[in-house]
Amino acid sequence: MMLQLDHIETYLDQFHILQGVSLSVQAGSITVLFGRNGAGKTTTLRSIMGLAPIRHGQIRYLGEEIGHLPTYSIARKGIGYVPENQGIFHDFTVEETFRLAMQKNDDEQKEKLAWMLDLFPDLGHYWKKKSGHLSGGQKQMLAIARAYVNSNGLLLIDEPSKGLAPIMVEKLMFHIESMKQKTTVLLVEQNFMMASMIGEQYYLMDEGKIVRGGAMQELKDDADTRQKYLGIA
Ligand SMILES: Nc1ncnc2c1ncn2[C@@H]1O[C@H](COP(=O)(O)OP(=O)(O)OP(=O)(O)O)[C@@H](O)[C@H]1O
Repeated sequence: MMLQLDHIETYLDQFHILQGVSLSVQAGSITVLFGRNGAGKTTTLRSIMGLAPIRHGQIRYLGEEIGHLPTYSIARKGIGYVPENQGIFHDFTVEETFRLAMQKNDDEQKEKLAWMLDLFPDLGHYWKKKSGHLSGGQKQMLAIARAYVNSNGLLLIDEPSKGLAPIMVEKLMFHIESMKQKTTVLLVEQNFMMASMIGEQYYLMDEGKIVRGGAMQELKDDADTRQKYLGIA
């Protein structure tokens, strides 16, 4: 397993938010984390990144325990994180965003950037444009591409479809699916229709716990579970 969470417990202030979350992500796959608002999906990603430190449990990345490392060490191990708000600097152009992100700027990173520009041609078209002036979908692509050039294996992406028009969501999901050739993705997504088309594995969270997990097809076939935890038939 590329990433393995074993019974992690995370508190935010005095609140016990993650109550024994276990999940695993296989290399070269897309795993989707579903759950209604407030279920703990973002806190799970933040816990993996060390931004919401875990109090108990273990997080292993490529067999190595990373659960108590600081965020910069976790990022340096090659885990890329695309937060819900994208974390983009609006005054920077697309070019400047990559220049800042690609600290190594070695052949490997250059190759990764070339692949991203191939996958997201809009970024090349708007190379000199300020990030703040990009559309919502373009900003999302920029955030994903920036995380990708610095990661070496695993990308955590938090609700990339949020606020996007349906056609844009479709395009973005298609792009994320293409990324599977070269990376592994743990995706938090509320859009079941779209995410279930690209993800092979899923986990379903409710009230800080994983309540279901397995092959995506099982959730596709299980309208009762979807209704119960996601409110969709
Ligand atoms: N700083 C905080 N202090 C206390 N509780 C918090 C804090 N941040 C989030 N929470 C609570 O933790 C729970 C999990 O939040 P989280 O953002 O992980 O959920 P989520 O599944 O990502 O939700 P959404 O789909 O709405 O983004 C929620 O009940 C939320 O109110």
